[in-house]
Amino acid sequence: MMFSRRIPLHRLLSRCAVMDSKVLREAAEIAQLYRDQCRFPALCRADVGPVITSRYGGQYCNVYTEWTQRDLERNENVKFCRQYIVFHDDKSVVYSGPSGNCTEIKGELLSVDSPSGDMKAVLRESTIKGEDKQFLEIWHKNRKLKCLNLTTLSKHGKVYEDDQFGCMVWSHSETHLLYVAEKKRPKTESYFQGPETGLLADEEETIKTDKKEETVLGQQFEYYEDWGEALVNKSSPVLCVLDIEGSNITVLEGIPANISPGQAFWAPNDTGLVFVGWWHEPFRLGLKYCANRRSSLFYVDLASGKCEQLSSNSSAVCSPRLSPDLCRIVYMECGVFGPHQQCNRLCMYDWYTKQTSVVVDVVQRAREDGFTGIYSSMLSPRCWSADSQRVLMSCAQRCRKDLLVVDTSTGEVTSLTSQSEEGSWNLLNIHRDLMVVSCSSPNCPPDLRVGFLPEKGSESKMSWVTLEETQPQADISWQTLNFSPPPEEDNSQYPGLDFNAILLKPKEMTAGSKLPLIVMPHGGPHSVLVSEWFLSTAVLCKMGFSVLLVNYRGSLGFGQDNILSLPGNIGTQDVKDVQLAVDSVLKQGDFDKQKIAVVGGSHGGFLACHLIGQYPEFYKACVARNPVTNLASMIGSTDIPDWCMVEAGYEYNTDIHLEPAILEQMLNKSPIKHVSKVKTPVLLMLGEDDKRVPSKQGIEYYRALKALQVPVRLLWYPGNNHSLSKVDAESDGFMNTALWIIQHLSL
Ligand SMILES: CC(=O)N[C@@H](C)C(=O)N[C@@H](C)C(=O)O
Repeated sequence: MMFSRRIPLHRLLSRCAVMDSKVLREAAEIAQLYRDQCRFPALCRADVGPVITSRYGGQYCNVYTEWTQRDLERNENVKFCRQYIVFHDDKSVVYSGPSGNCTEIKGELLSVDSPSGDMKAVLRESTIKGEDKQFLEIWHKNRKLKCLNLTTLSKHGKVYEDDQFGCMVWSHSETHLLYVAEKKRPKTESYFQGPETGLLADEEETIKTDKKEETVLGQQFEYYEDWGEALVNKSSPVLCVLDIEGSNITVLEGIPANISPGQAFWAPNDTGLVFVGWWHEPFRLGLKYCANRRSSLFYVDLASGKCEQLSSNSSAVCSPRLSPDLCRIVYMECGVFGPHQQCNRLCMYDWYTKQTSVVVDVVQRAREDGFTGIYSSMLSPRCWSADSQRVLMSCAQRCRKDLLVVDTSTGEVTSLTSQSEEGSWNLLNIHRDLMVVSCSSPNCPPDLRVGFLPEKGSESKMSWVTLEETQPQADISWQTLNFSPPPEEDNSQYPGLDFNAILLKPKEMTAGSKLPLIVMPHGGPHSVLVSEWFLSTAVLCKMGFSVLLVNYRGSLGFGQDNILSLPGNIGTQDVKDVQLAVDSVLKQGDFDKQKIAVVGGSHGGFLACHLIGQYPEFYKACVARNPVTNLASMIGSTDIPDWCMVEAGYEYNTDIHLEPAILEQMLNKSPIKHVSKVKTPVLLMLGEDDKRVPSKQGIEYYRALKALQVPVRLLWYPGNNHSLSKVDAESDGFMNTALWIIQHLSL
């Protein structure tokens, strides 16, 4: 007999039904769910056009939006635009609606309307006879006024289209266009395979004279440093100005040779250019996710060619934004080296008095009103109120992204959204006090809204008009949980810090059933998971999993002390915080303690590997994407060696000499140190082109697990970098994660 006689069969079956949670297991059904959820697009840009007054005195403007969406069939992220018309009076939206349907955008790398809205500039990439070419187009009314083949003109290398350096900006006069491109490199040939080979002496002479200036010999294999992860082949940016009338491109001179310029714009009256300059001597380090690179604000005068430094010599700056009255520039500033992302200072430079002031300083601990400091990595393209008095930004405040208004004369910070029930808010743009924002939460994909910035003092009266509704996912519930470490886990240097986590659960739970739990600590480690829409967590939750997103101490959004508490303590403080969050959640009683998995990427992968090493019986499945597994071996190969030093508890200098004791400490803080205790089956996902956490980190761990005969599988994604975000890699990664967890949690 198969079943014990003491429990009747019908009772046993019904008990199994009660104990078993319902998790979707069929690959085809999971893929269908993923496909369905992929249909929610994300907003990536919004522009507000000039205000037009109609014949009848009504005012309206056009809101242009760009969205991205995964197209699984075409295996690409598609970008499309949609426009809306917004009728308004001085302070409220009267009527709004879409004007037309969505249009897919192909080949556009950058585009920008002129300030008056009369013209548009587009940087387009097109493949002609198998070769990639870049074109700069100027559009006016219903026609393309100009099209310059930048590749053939060969004044510079490829134009930068990234967030770090890239920009395309009209002059105030609308006669010139400014952008950033790679510096032109000399044409080079081998000493042996040039056109001279096999020619008669006099023919050779002719060719040599013709080509003397253009071609250098023996430099084909020259190494050009780049700016690391996601900025490969970006080495020496130059500022370029197109004179639209004359179709003439000038590559600006006068910028110090040890500085790489980017994020540029026109100074008041078009007298020159303001830009962020990053020091690149003695060598370049990775910039992505690293706001702590020495940089300053500069001004280059177009008439004299003189370059002036406008901000501190020993800080890191980003996102300079000129006020509408063209008098002041706000920008964010933080320390050099140290944690890769920190609490920012909001600074302001007065163009006429040349005075700099700190509008909002670094916040060490949350203030009484709850403000925890500024953590935005980038300000929106426009961020000033119409009267040039207030600055707006979206910013993590603990695990929620709020819209904050900063009064530049008093430094007072007010939240426009802290009273709302919803999740997180993103400021896309603001023009003449009309804000374009997007709101989402773990159970609600992003929507699109507009609203006028209320008068100072009336911020609580903020009202929004939705331009694009979304579809809330009623089957997902979520909550925020706060944790205070017990005394023995308090940080003696930074005592009394707390942290939090976001818990997602399927709303419909069968009575008495226990949920499987997936624990997800974020990467960085100085980053934060806010209460916004994530495709993967939503799908996992819809499948029947509960998901715990942990913002351990060291995360952004909780004050600078919280960030500073982690370097030197990685592998212990962060690991214990995650485990504390998991243990606390398990006390709720809704979860099956035998069905817990851990998933993480990068530093989140570091934590996943640590957790399975330090709590060997606890986690039944582990998925690690590009994990840091050994800091001592990573330091020589990553684009951010400073990260390895700082997180291991040391100061970084570019001329640092590694001592055995430093390497020992790095090893001791690494997951590889605990690998011999691992029992949990591990799925590794590695990007072949990862410059941040090179794939050898994962391979080192893979070999160790293989030798220990711990079940391990490695997925290798060619053409992918640290983010593993190409559509096929991301979707394959999701499916394999889900199936690995289902298999090893015996669901
Ligand atoms: C600064 C940085 O990139 N650190 C990595 C080790 C990391 O964890 N990256 C995070 C931001 C990621 O999620 O990729």
